Amino acid sequence: MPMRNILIQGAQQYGLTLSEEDAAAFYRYYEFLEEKNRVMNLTAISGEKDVAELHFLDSLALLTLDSFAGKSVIDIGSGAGFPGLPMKLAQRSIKLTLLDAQQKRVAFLDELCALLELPDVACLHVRAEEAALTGLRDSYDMAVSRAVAGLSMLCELCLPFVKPGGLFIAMKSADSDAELRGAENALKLLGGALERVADYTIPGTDVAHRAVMIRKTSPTPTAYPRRFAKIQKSPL
Ligand SMILES: C[S@@+](CC[C@H](N)C(=O)[O-])C[C@H]1O[C@@H](n2cnc3c(N)ncnc32)[C@H](O)[C@@H]1O
Repeated sequence: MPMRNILIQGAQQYGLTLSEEDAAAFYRYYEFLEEKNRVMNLTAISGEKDVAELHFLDSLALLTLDSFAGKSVIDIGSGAGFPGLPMKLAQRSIKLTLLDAQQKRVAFLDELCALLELPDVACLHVRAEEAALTGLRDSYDMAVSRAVAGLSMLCELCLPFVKPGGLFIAMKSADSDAELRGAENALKLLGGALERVADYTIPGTDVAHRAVMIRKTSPTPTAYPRRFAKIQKSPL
């Protein structure tokens, strides 16, 4: 099945509408990803079907969980743009920041956003734990992240960016119950509360994933995030 159909039909299953222009933008994203992936390590997933399902539709699942229209969203450890960039392509009013510690990946994102002529996207080459100590702290309606770290560590890296009252959504596998239990202490210390766990199956596949929705209930104490070595050595 052509990527256009996989995406439009998959989005429909989520209750989302993708236009022909949106589908064309996703295809340009796919072509650029494949081209650059030949010369740099961006993703192990390739081919129209797998990229459409395992990257694009997986990312779009988040749009079904809350209203993102007009919201400021930061994607921590975005890599080749997931999940933030597909969300932006389907919901153009998002004000998006893509942050990653690897310069080559951020250069890829910069080039891609120019190619797709996307307004309101900032691509930042910085470590999350360093950026969280700057003016970016407490400044986003939402943070999102996929495949970056275990939940406890991820909360320390992501929650500081969220405004009190805002939302952090971590994308996890469906069998992450133990990881969730292991993050209870971190949530308490960082000013977060587990709001909802949403399990979903990526349309067209039997891949079950989970979105962990964490509400920021109070400002994260200034002691967090700690230096990365400390975060790794002594998870909360
Ligand atoms: C496995 S990749 C996942 C990329 C993307 N989120 C996805 O799901 O395809 C993890 C990414 O997180 C970035 N990363 C890891 N730790 C980070 C940190 N402390 N600050 C910023 N980026 C980080 C890495 O550079 C890498 O690009």
